[in-house]
Amino acid sequence: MAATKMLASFPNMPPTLRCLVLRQSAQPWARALCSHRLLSTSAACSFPRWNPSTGDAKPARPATKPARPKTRAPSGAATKKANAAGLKSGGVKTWAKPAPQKPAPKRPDSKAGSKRVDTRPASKRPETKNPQQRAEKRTEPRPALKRAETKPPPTKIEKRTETRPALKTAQTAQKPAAKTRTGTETKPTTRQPIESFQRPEPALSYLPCPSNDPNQHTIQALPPSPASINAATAIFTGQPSRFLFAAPRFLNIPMNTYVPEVCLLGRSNVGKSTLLNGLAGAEGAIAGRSHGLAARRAGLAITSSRAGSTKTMNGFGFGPPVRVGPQPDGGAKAGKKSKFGMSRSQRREAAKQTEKPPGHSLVLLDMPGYGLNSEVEWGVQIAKYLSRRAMLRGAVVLIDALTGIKDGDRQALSLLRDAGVRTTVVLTKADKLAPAIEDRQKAIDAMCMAVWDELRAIEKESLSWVEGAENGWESEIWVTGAGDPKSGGFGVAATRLAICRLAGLVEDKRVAPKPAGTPKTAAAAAAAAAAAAASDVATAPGETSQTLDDTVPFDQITWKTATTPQVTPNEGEKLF
Ligand SMILES: Nc1nc2c(ncn2[C@@H]2O[C@H](COP(=O)(O)OP(=O)(O)OP(=O)(O)O)[C@@H](O)[C@H]2O)c(=O)[nH]1
Ligand SMILES: [Mg+2]
Repeated sequence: MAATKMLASFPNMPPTLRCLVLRQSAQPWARALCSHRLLSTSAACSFPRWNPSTGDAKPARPATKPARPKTRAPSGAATKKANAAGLKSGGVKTWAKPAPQKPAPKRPDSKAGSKRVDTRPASKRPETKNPQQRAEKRTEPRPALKRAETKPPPTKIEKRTETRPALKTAQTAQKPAAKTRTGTETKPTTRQPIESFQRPEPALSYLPCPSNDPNQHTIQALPPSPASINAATAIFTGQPSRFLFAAPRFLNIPMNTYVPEVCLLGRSNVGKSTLLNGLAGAEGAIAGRSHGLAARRAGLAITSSRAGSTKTMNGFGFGPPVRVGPQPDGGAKAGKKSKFGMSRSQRREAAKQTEKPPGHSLVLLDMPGYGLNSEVEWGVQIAKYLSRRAMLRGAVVLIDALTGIKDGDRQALSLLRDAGVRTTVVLTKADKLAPAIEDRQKAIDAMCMAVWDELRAIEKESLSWVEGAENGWESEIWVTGAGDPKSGGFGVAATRLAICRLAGLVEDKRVAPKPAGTPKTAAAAAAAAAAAAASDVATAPGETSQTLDDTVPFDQITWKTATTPQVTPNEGEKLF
């Protein structure tokens, strides 16, 4: 009680001393009070705490918690070993000594009020500033920003007038040659100027028969006259072409009893619609890339790089209006009356009488393609059209110059043979063949030979559908690149003549060529030999054969444009 009295008489006694007094009293309640946390965490924390169980003094806890030792505690086996060793050495249990521990780095305190203890030595600590110094520092003007020091931001006008750094291309041009992995040097790639590109020549529009022996062919391989080519061009481009109809079925095709019709057949994506556009006067890229209704309104077919884009039988009208004789009196009235109680043929006859006079002289049908993305029904409708259409005068079968004849093409040719439709073959996309003219000519020659062989194989099963016959196949094969974006299309003018010839609109006058010197190509040589055979005059190479004065041989025109550098290919095209 003396201790409590003493404590009461000294209320301002520091807690450490208070603890000492209580400890001396040896009272259990005082001991409990002495081991209270409040005392241990006070300023006199170095005071040894009392262990109530043993009565020994323990070293006080450090203010900061030591970090956990990173080394793991020894496993059971390891401790057993260590104990055994300890027993042997002196009978005292020893534990594996933990590695000297560094205090864990403290996280920065997020709370504003929390204090940090600076553990750095005094020499390394930054100078502490008194409040007066701090206030002085605050009033000092802040150093300007680095960016502002170096350069003021440019105004808008300055920005515009600033000279830009030289383009990268100029730098790369001076770069040394790059080295590949293998160590060989590669030249830096430089763009070729556009002028250096050689445009393909338009001389590939026509090829005569492969054989020079006239006995093997019923049609002589003579070039058509420019006059007939001009007449055909006038039909196609004299007035704008017109879109007439899109018929999904044969019966949807409008009645036609006046105007000759020719249809374009071929595999899907072979270039039927593009060729039609080329025939109508669209050149190259425009012919191959006409999309949407705008193209339709302009009288062009819709093309697409996706196979199967044309899904209906599309009719286009070309040429001036046909002069039609006066209709029988009361024809229109008779047609109206006849709708009831008449047979089909009578109704057709009545419709014929009411048919409007056509505003064109030729109808071209752009057909859906066979093969990729095609439908069976399209084939059924096309077969009906080929066998039943009264005004059908011929069919143009388009074959890709790169891939050649395929199974679908053979079937189409067989269909035409069975229907007895006059047929001519056109090679498309010839611009995609070898770029060098001579290589291209060789490839075309080889392709034509293959096509002729196929045609001859197909004609064997028919007596009427034979080479050169009125309802057979034509021996000329027309080579085109209607959608060639570089040259603006070639071979189209001669194809116009081929179609007009099928339709019976233009007479095809053939003239013997005038061989000036040695012929340059197989085509020219064949034409010259055929001409010589036709005129029945033996002409040695270099001699001039007899020709008509008012016409110019086809081969001379084409090869003249090909060899004269001043004449552009398009100008050459216009000559036809
Ligand atoms: N380079 C080149 N491309 C062509 C030529 N003809 C057509 N093409 C391209 O071939 C693609 C198909 O042309 P289309 O005329 O739509 O073919 P299509 O035969 O009508 O095809 P379908 O209507 O699907 O049966 C288009 O992207 C054309 O640009 C050509 O002579 N040369
Ligand atoms: Mg098409």
